[in-house]
Amino acid sequence: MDFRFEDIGPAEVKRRISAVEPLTESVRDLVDAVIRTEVDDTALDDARRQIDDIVARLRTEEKPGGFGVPFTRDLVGMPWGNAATGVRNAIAPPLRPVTHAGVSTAEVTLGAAYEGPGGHVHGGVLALLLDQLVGECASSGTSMPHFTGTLTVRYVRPTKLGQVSLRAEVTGTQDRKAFVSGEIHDSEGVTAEVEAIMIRPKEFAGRDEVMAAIAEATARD
Ligand SMILES: CCCCCCCC/C=C\CCCCCCCC(=O)SCCNC(=O)CCNC(=O)[C@H](O)C(C)(C)COP(=O)(O)OP(=O)(O)OC[C@H]1O[C@@H](n2cnc3c(N)ncnc32)[C@H](O)[C@@H]1OP(=O)(O)O
Repeated sequence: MDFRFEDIGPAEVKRRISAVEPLTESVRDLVDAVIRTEVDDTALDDARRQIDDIVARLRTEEKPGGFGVPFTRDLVGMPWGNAATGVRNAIAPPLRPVTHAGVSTAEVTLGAAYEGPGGHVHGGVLALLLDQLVGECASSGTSMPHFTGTLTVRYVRPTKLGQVSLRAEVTGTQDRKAFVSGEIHDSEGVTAEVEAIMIRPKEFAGRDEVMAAIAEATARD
């Protein structure tokens, strides 16, 4: 796994986020509008033309591949393309987990773009959000970055589109493994439960200091 560093501090991170995040929000709104619009075919075609124009302008300068996860000089990660949390990713709902005393929580609104069964959230989207949350929980809660080894989701009942809350907690550790339990609930109670085995990859061994600093910066962020 490659580490890429950028010699920037918090003010520059803030500036970059505030420059791009409104665009991400507009694109998120666009995705929702395309799903729900009832305008006629001519209006749809006109919209497509204008959007193709904008895409061509954005592509005049672009990175190859994904955005990656560059780190600042203070070891704050910038996972801005992340599918669940990315500030540049309109597909991300976005999830904004907060970890305090080993417990990670988040609230998120899942609209039309996250539909599976009619009026309800797609199970894969719930798994995505839980995967991210248990990842951040294991990493911040144990002060070491962990990857998901096994993720088991039990869908208790359908989750209505709308606002949901997520919670995860490290329940134990064993060598390089951390065990995390969590859940998603809506206003009527729990809709999905998760059990995860999170693993600190062998390849991180011997880099404990930098890994701990990354986990600490992630928790603080
Ligand atoms: C630029 C670098 C940045 C890094 C730092 C970032 C820090 C930021 C902080 C916080 C951000 C949090 C971001 C969360 C993101 C969301 C979470 C994800 O989506 S993660 C992606 C999905 N997951 C994968 O892609 C894993 C793919 N699999 C692997 O990489 C390996 O298989 C891995 C690491 C899971 C295990 O590989 P081994 O070589 O280290 O482990 P072995 O030595 O074989 O096993 C160790 C122990 O673990 C068990 N184990 C191995 N694999 C297991 C598995 N899949 N499930 C359960 N147990 C497993 C084994 O049985 C063994 O247990 P026994 O010691 O014998 O008791």
